[in-house]
Amino acid sequence: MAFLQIDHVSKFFPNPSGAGQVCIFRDATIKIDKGEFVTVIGHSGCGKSTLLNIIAGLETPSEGGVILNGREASGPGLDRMVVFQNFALMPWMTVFENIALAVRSAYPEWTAAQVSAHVTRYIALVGLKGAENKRPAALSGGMKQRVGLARAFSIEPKVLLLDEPFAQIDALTRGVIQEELIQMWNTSRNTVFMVTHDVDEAILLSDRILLMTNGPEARIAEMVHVSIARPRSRETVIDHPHYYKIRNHIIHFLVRHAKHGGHYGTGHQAESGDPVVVNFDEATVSAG
Ligand SMILES: Nc1ncnc2c1ncn2[C@@H]1O[C@H](COP(=O)(O)OP(=O)(O)OP(=O)(O)O)[C@@H](O)[C@H]1O
Repeated sequence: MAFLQIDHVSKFFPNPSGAGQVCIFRDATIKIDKGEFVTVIGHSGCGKSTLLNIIAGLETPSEGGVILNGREASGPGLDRMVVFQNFALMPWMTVFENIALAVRSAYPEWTAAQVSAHVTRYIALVGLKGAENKRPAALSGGMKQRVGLARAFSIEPKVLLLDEPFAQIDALTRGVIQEELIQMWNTSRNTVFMVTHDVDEAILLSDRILLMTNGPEARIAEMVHVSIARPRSRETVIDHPHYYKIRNHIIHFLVRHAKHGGHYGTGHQAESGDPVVVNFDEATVSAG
């Protein structure tokens, strides 16, 4: 059994017109192995954040369920930690205190010295040494998100859920923090599920990229394997022979759906609704 299984999950919300319900996405089924980094891309409104919130236990699925390590995961828990794009830091607490609060709740049996050593290690990993005693108001967006990432990684959750964590950060800083994220992930090998709109970011970070059709009634139509060896950096990724193939494939998918809306028009999708597997390494495109 997969470490994290999203099992035939559909989500309906009340129709804004007041008449009945609208299906946001249908029958999302994904199996994620321990330590995998999986990203989801799709046009605005297809339900990416809703799916992430269902995994986090912040939303309930209308149909189907989420199984983590053999158990149904319903409701939030410290085994699944979310990093939001708006940082969600405690404004009255310092950098150190924001991270220490999370560490203390995850490891209540630890001494103050253990908590302090752990927090200090993660502050160093995200390059915030020297900023320990600053409050969020005194930090740039990039620094705030470094705190958010350090806080999430420091509690070593079973699953890290990243909802467009770099959306509010300028492009240059984003590149630096993406590389810090890679370093933390290389050390921890957490299982990560990330929502992004940034194709290059997805290729740099992911083992697999899920492509969603447009909502309503969105589907996970394709699962693209990123067949680029790790460790990766931005330089090695763009020089890799598969990089442009993967990038073009994803961009063509997104352009097709921008033009034609929610219906998946290539004829590839399997009868069962399973996503099409796209793997340039083996030069295969197959359903299942
Ligand atoms: N609590 C809610 N009640 C009603 N409708 C909702 C609720 N949350 C989300 N929706 C609707 O569900 C759809 C999917 O929203 P969601 O935020 O998951 O999309 P998304 O793909 O993450 O979009 P974006 O890329 O713009 O962040 C949208 O049409 C949104 O308006």
